[in-house]
Amino acid sequence: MNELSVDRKDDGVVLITLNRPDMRNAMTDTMTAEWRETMTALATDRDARCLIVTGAGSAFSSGGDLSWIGERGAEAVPPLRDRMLAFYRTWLLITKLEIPTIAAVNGPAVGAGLCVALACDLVYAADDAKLLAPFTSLGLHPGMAATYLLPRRAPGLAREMLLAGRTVSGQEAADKGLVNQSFPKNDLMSEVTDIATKIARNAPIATRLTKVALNQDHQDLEAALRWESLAQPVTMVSADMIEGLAAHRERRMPKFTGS
Ligand SMILES: C/C=C/C(=O)SCCNC(=O)CCNC(=O)[C@H](O)C(C)(C)COP(=O)(O)OP(=O)(O)OC[C@H]1O[C@@H](n2cnc3c(N)ncnc32)[C@H](O)[C@@H]1OP(=O)(O)O
Repeated sequence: MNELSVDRKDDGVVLITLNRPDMRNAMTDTMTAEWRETMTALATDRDARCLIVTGAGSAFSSGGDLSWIGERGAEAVPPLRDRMLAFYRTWLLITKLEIPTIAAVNGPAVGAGLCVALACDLVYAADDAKLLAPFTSLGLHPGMAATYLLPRRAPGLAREMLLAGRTVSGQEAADKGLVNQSFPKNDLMSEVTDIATKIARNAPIATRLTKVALNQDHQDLEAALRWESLAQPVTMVSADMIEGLAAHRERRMPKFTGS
C-alpha cells in the first residue's frame, strides 16, 4: 500500500499507520481507497483480535486533504454531497468492525482525522497532541460525523471545539472525557500496545459480542437484559468458555481459539 501501512503481530493485534508524514497524514483519495480495502479485509478476518490506528511521523492526521477543495458553483453541491458521503462512510467503516479498535493519537488530530480517532472504541493520546476541529474557521460545515462523535464523548467541550474552534491538548482531552487517557508521547505506543495485547488475549467471541452490545446503546434495562440473555448463552456453549474456566481453576493463562 502507498499511504497506509498495515502490520500484524502474531497475537492478532493489527496496526494501521496513516503513512503520509510529509503532509501530516492528510486523507487523500488514495488513502481512502486503501482504507476501504483494509477495512473490508478486516471485517472477515477471524485471526484479527484488536486494531490500533496511528499516524506516521509527527501527526496523527491533519484531516481531509484540502488541496482539492477549490472554487465551484452551486451546481457542484449534488456531486460534492455524493463524494463527501462516500468519503465519510468509507472512513467510518471502522465503526462496523466487530473487533475492538484503538486510536493512538501521536500528534495533531485535525477535523476529519480527529473524527476517525474518535470513531474508535478506545482513544489514547500523547499528552501534548493537539486535537482540533477547525471546520467553521475554514468556512466549512463539520463533516465525518463530527457533530455526533465529539458531543457523544464530551458535549460541552464539543461545542467549544466546533463553534469556537478551540484546540485541546491530549491531556485536557483526557481530563474532559473526549479521549480515554493521555500518556507522555514516548510512552504512548507501548501503553497502547499493552492494552491491545490484553484485549487480544481475551476470548474473541465474548469480546466481539461485548463490543456489539456496547455499540447498541441499549435504550433501557430491559433491552440490555434481552440482548444479554441471548449473547451470554452463545458464549456458554463455546469451547473458549470451557478453556477460560479451566485456566481459572488451574491458575494459568487461557489459550483462546475463537471457537
Ligand atoms: C473535508 C475535510 C475537512 C477537514 O478535515 S477540515 C480540517 C482540515 N485540516 C486542517 O485544517 C489542518 C491543516 N494543517 C495544520 O493545521 C498543520 O499542518 C498541522 C497542525 C496538522 C501540523 O503542523 P506542522 O507540523 O507545522 O506541519 P505544516 O508545516 O503545517 O504541514 C506540513 C505539510 O503538510 C501540508 N498539509 C498539512 N495539512 C494538510 C491538509 N489537511 N491538506 C493538505 N495538505 C496539508 C502543509 O501544507 C505542508 O505542506 P508543504 O510542506 O508543501 O508546505
